[in-house]
Amino acid sequence: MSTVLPAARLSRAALRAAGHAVPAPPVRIVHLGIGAFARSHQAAYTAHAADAAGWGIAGFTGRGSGAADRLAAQDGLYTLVERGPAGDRTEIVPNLVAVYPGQRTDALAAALRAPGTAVVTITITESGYRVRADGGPDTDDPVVRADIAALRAAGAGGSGAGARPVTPLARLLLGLEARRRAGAPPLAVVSCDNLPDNGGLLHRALAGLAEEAAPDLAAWVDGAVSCVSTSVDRITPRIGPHEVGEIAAATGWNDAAPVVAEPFADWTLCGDFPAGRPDWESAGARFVGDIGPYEARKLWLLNGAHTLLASLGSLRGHRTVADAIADPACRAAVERLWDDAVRHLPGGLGLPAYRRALIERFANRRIEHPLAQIADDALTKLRLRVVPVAERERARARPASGCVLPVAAWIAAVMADPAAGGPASAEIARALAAPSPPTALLTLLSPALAGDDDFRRRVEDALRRLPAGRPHG
Ligand SMILES: NC(=O)c1ccc[n+]([C@@H]2O[C@H](COP(=O)([O-])OP(=O)(O)OC[C@H]3O[C@@H](n4cnc5c(N)ncnc54)[C@H](O)[C@@H]3O)[C@@H](O)[C@H]2O)c1
Ligand SMILES: O=P(O)(O)OC[C@@H](O)[C@@H](O)[C@H](O)[C@H](O)CO
Repeated sequence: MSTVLPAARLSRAALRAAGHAVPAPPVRIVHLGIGAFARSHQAAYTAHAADAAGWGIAGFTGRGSGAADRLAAQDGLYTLVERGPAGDRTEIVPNLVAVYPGQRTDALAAALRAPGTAVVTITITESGYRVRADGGPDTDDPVVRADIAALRAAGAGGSGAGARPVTPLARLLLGLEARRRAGAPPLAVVSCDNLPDNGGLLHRALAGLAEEAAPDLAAWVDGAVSCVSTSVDRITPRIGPHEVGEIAAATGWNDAAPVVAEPFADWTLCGDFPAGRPDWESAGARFVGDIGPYEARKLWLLNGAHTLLASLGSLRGHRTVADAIADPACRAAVERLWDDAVRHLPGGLGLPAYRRALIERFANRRIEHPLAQIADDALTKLRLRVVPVAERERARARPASGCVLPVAAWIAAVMADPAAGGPASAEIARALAAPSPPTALLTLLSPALAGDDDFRRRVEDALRRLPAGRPHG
């Protein structure tokens, strides 16, 4: 009879006792929003860089403390499972060396004050930035107003010790103030969220918040913080207890916070790193002078298709991306959206191969990517991923036929389940109460498209042909 041994708890001491080398590099990178993606992507690129031994990461959650508690209990170590269509490849990533809940602004200030800290990376989701459409801080948001007051109080008190901002950018500013006071050198801040011009957006948001709170700091941020833009790509779904148990059984390590990602990874960066950075190129990253084409390719094709599948796939009864892309109607809708999008991308981006690879990535059934996980805040996502394509098509007097169904499916999904509105639920509720909810929702999405009679009529026609039921998920 064989005995099944319980998996050993993951820690640096246990790994060393088992004969594994576990370097703990000095902290030179701070990460805000240490979720699954930061660990499958930026931390993995750092761990695979030729100079990985010089670059440790201190991670902070964006909100809540669960992930920090789980990771701190295992010395920041975690298992990264690369889940390909035919099997798994696992590794334990050693470069995350300290993990804190986001509210530990004292630890954040200490990490940023340290002269060796050279880079801050950020993944706090689209809604974590709390900005208005023009990129400035959303001062209508009471949480943002309270954070501005906390930052002002920190300036008046001199040390910042008593200030308790709650949004990631206000916390970052508090840490940058500590760096300024310590006379530490300039550094780079890298947004790794799926947003167009994420470096520019971050710069506008930080500068705007600093202007409101502390003009001295605003001037310092302007000269000493280099906001780098990036396009990041690696499908990394959130996993549940079942997968956590399976991974422990397969590896023999009891890891409370493993990460599962597809084998594919891509990272394109544009900007300066005044205090240095890891040799990420040696791990496959690329540095470019113009991020625009890479960012549009990724956001319009991959994320645009995900946003389309989240609504159309759910309306058609599918649960995951792989289920939805196997449905010929969803697949055809994705291809039509891409046909429109690629007309507005420059040559030289390998678009036919990129499209073929995306279909294969979406079809990877071993990656369980629930549509419900990618459906949040679809209004913002459509505005950034589908509306720009539709408006460019219409400006060229083209029908934008591939953009009609993504818009109609979102309208149908919101009408079937108003709770799906996410952060924009108040605006969406007002649109749903209007005499013509579809027109009001289209206006919310894009006043220009709503005013385009031909496009609006085709959205209404498509809406009539869609399943009207409550989306699944
Ligand atoms: N998961 C992926 O496949 C993937 C791929 C490419 C890019 N991204 C980008 O990374 C982001 C994070 O992805 P993830 O899978 O790590 O998500 P996640 O849900 O694990 O969250 C990451 C971190 O963001 C924080 N956060 C979430 N919402 C916040 C809010 N409103 N305010 C402050 N903090 C908040 C969380 O506390 C967590 O620390 C995505 O939103 C996207 O922009 C993700
Ligand atoms: O919330 P979103 O739409 O920005 O992201 C959900 C997924 O589309 C996204 O995480 C992709 O898996 C990722 O962008 C792949 O690189």
